Amino acid sequence: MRRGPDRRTVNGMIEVRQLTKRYGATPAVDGLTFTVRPGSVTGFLGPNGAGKSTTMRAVLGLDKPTSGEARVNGRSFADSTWPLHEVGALLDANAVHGGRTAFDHLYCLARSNRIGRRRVTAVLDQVGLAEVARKRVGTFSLGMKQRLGIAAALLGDPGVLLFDEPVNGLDPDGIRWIRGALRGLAAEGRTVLVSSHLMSEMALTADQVLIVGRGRLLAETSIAELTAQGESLEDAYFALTGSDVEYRAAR
Ligand SMILES: Nc1ncnc2c1ncn2[C@@H]1O[C@H](COP(=O)(O)OP(=O)(O)OP(=O)(O)O)[C@@H](O)[C@H]1O
Repeated sequence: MRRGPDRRTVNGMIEVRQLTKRYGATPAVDGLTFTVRPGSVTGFLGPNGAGKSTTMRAVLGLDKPTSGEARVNGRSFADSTWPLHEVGALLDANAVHGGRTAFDHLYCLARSNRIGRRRVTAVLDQVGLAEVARKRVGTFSLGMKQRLGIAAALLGDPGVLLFDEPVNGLDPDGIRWIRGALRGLAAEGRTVLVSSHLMSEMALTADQVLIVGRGRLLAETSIAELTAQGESLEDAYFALTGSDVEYRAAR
């Protein structure tokens, strides 16, 4: 296996500067600036349509910004020679080829970054899928697909990890497992950015939070600071996002 980037020469930071992404006239992301640092879990929160997924796609080089920039380890991730070794991402757990086995799905990804079979076996073991490694992904439950997506993100042992709503649709056991996995990755000194709509879960998982509304930054702070006045994370979230919700039912 060829080695990825030297950990000592990368800063592990996600830096978003004046990022704007428009689809037609409407900005999905509107002049967003923030920094995500290593060693903690950063929750990325905001109402539906606030621009979280668009921002993550821009960080991963999957969406070209209209203006501004997103950098990982000090440069555009689209220029990375070692994508899986630098950044691991889970954007959509269902975006897998159902006819492939779990092992083959991961091995296809691994080969593109010159990662060997032994590492594929190790990450399957790490996420608890060793016993179903030879089963077709099409037979997997959502929880198993989320675990597989996390295994894919971990393949290259990256220092930076992005997870877009990884606990959506999971049972309590799966939610607890993901919480432990994210906290463990941050404790190893990695940078972990995770979007979620579950405030109670984020209060347990994240150390830092970024809150966005209508593509703009509403808060960049720690959970401890946000809840220092005795408010819950959910109360603080509603106070910040109150006027930025795109759709609301009539009362
Ligand atoms: N490919 C696209 N074409 C047109 N509009 C888009 C596209 N992708 C996103 N948008 C729009 O950009 C805005 C931000 O969407 P985005 O998916 O980034 O928000 P989000 O915060 O991730 O939302 P959710 O919490 O619902 O997943 C929304 O108004 C959405 O409709």
